[in-house]
Amino acid sequence: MSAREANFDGLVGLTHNYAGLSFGNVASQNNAASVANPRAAAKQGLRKMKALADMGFLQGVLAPQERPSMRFLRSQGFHGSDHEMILRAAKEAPAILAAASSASSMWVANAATVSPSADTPDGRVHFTPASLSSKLHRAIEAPTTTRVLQAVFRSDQHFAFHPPLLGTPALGDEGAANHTRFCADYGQRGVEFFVYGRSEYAGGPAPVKYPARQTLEASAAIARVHGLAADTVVLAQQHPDVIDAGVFHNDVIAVGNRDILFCHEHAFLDQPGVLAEIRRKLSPLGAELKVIEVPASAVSVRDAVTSYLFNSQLLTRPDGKTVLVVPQECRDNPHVSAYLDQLMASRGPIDDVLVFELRESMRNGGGPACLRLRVVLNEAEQAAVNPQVWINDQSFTLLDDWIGRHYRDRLVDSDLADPKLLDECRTALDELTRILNLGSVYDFQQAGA
Ligand SMILES: N=C(N)NCCC[C@H](NC(=O)CCC(=O)O)C(=O)O
Repeated sequence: MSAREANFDGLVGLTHNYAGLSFGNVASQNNAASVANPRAAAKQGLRKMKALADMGFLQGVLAPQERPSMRFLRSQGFHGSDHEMILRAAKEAPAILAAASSASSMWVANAATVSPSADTPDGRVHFTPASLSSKLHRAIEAPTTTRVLQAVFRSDQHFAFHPPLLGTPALGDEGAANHTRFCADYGQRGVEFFVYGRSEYAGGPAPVKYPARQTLEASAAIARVHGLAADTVVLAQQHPDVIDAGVFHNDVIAVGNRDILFCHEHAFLDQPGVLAEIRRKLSPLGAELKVIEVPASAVSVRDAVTSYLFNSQLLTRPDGKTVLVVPQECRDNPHVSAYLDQLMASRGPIDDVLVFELRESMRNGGGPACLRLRVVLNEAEQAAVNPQVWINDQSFTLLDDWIGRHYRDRLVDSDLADPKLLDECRTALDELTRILNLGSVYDFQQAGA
């Protein structure tokens, strides 16, 4: 059946700030305590969504989470009214309040792993929300992520949801940021490519400086849970040295789409073996893998990490051409910019480069690919998606106006102690659930909360 890839972008939440919460994510650490502009952040993301929708891509939006999370603060022993809890947390445990307040759910590449119906035995699209257990501020996302995704992908006939893996180090799972699918055509069976940073039980090399956030055991479990056939699954280890250089997810060093893999030459531990296995498994499905391997002599791993060249979206336009969606930082870096010019001049499988200003998200380590969750959908599945979440002229105008009315244009860490921020967040999100017709997905909207 004919199918298309839809991209669902996370809307930046009202508490977007720089709290330095992600050890191993160089941008998050370097920009800790900078001044954030949540309104600009949300508008930058929304403009990307609108521009891609205008070009004919299937583009949806996913709602942000309620922050600060009162459920989480309560679990940490704070009690009293919501305002009292925030004030006490600010005084006694500011790091816990920062974790409770992070807008990190915007990076929906980490929301879940998604297997299209063409790959699964029951012919449904399978979702496993990520446990994100390696970072406290992200480990609290999964319950609301599940509700938000289920409010978008509503049909049991077409969509299957699995619970997140257990939140324990052996099963570290970061979702689609470490998952790529290769295929001849979206509607045909594909090869699902899972990249992990270390193994809990198999031994082998592991990074020494920064954490490996995804394990082999987690990737293998998701492939089993989704019922994927072994001859269409490739499990590959990320190079531990690049994790230590700040590549905390595979989507910071590689991106794939259909039969194309665009990656750095040092992305994987056994790169020739990994590429050979993808080729071998993809070939019987009717596609020959095209690899664009960027040498360190053209773009160093350091330049890749600061520019986010590989955190790009590789998209197939309705006319069949392939475009690479990169952040402005790629044009600001002379080596990367020169590489992109050379890539265009080479007339290879990538036909065009689109540049977007996403500076607010980038400063927390989130580029174009972090902000989107890819979901391949056939026509019946597209029709089963909650229609309000598609980006078009009307939804763009509503969301742009909603951001303008509710978001602050400046946020620093001391603002997290302001209980009014919670009220602003709730008022805005309550309205958003009506705009997107999500129902009561937030704790504060549930009876008895
Ligand atoms: N590569 C992908 N797919 N996602 C990027 C996620 C960035 C996110 N940053 C943060 O969570 C920073 C929050 C702070 O420091 O305030 C993270 O490290 O999990």
